[in-house]
Amino acid sequence: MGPIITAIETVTFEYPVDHVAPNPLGTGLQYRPGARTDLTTYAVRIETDTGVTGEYVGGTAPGMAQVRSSAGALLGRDALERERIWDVLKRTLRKFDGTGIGPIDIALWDLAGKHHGAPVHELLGTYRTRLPAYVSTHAGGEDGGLDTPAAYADFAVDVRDRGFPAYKLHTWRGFDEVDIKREIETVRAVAERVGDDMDLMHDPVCEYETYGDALAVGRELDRGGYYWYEDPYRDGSKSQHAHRRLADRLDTPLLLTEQTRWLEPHADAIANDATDFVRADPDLDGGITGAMKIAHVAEGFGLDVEYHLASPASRHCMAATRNTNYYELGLVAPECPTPHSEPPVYDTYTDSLDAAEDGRYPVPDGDGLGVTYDREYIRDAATASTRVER
Ligand SMILES: O=C([O-])C(=O)C[C@H](O)[C@@H](O)C(=O)[O-]
Repeated sequence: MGPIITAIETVTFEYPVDHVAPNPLGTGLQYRPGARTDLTTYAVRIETDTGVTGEYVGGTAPGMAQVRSSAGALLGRDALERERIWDVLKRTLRKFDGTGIGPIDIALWDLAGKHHGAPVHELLGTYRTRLPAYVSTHAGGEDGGLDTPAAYADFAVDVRDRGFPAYKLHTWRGFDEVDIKREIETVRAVAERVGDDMDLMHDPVCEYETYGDALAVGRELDRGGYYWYEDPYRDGSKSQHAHRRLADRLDTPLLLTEQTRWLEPHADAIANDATDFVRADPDLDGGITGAMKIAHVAEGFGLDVEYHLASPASRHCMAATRNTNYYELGLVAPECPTPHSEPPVYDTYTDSLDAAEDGRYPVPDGDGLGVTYDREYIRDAATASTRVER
């Protein structure tokens, strides 16, 4: 019998980020020098009868609503029975997107590491301890920053000179018609400047209006020798049929499944040849348990999994996975070297561009996730909190 869960606490808190502004659709941010935006994030803490705790910072608003509605059912449960808890939550949340499983599962892995006196990657089974990274840009702006093909190429040169082995573009978003000519010019400008030196990826974040646009940009990616083409167009990366057709016509491998929730739909996308690389996100895909299940499904099909965005959980998953290539250092831009998703609450941990050694990041080696949080900051910046206890 492991430690028994006695309380679950959630805190919603805010932090400011410089040089970014909401993009015109409000989905994510774009680099805008001089701007300042307040972002909201969440902290989850699970307490047990032995005094060992598990903590997690991150998550989405729907996910936190699910955490809060599930918390009571977890009181009195053995905190080491992650697989059983995962399965119960999957069943309970089956009508929703399941993004509440991630924060609970990641906090439970942190707790298990502290209980056993080992880092999470060691509990999973370590494969590597240094993670080669790609720099993943913010969306383009119109008024400074990443606002032209040349600006993207200049940043790529900077990233290459810092020693990063790979670079991914997020280009423009908005209500207006997409400027496909500018998209093509941008992927071409970057390939011309650094294509011989780095792996390049392109992620339009489902922005292109038509299959034809997706194909046109894809053909330029083929010319530039891009490493992958991610979430190209407005089907929202939902159509397995369309992406199989796209893959038939392009040389550049596709990366889908970032907008796919749950394990089984990931497996279906692979089995239906809708993607080459497989996305998994510990936060959104059922925690470290869920992301590792997706990694192993991909492994069984002989494919690679690529973990979404930078976080302590992504680092531990990647450290324990053979069939993966790059850690996603994003979203960043000139003047904002730290991902906007990183609140200033970590003790020594950071995903800043400046913290990379030769384009690589270490996996934290302390117990659990190996990070400690500034609880005072979280308390002072809190806008809401809940606590359920036995
Ligand atoms: O692969 C990625 O880095 C992304 O897709 C980042 C995007 O900003 C994503 O968060 C989104 O869809 O808004």
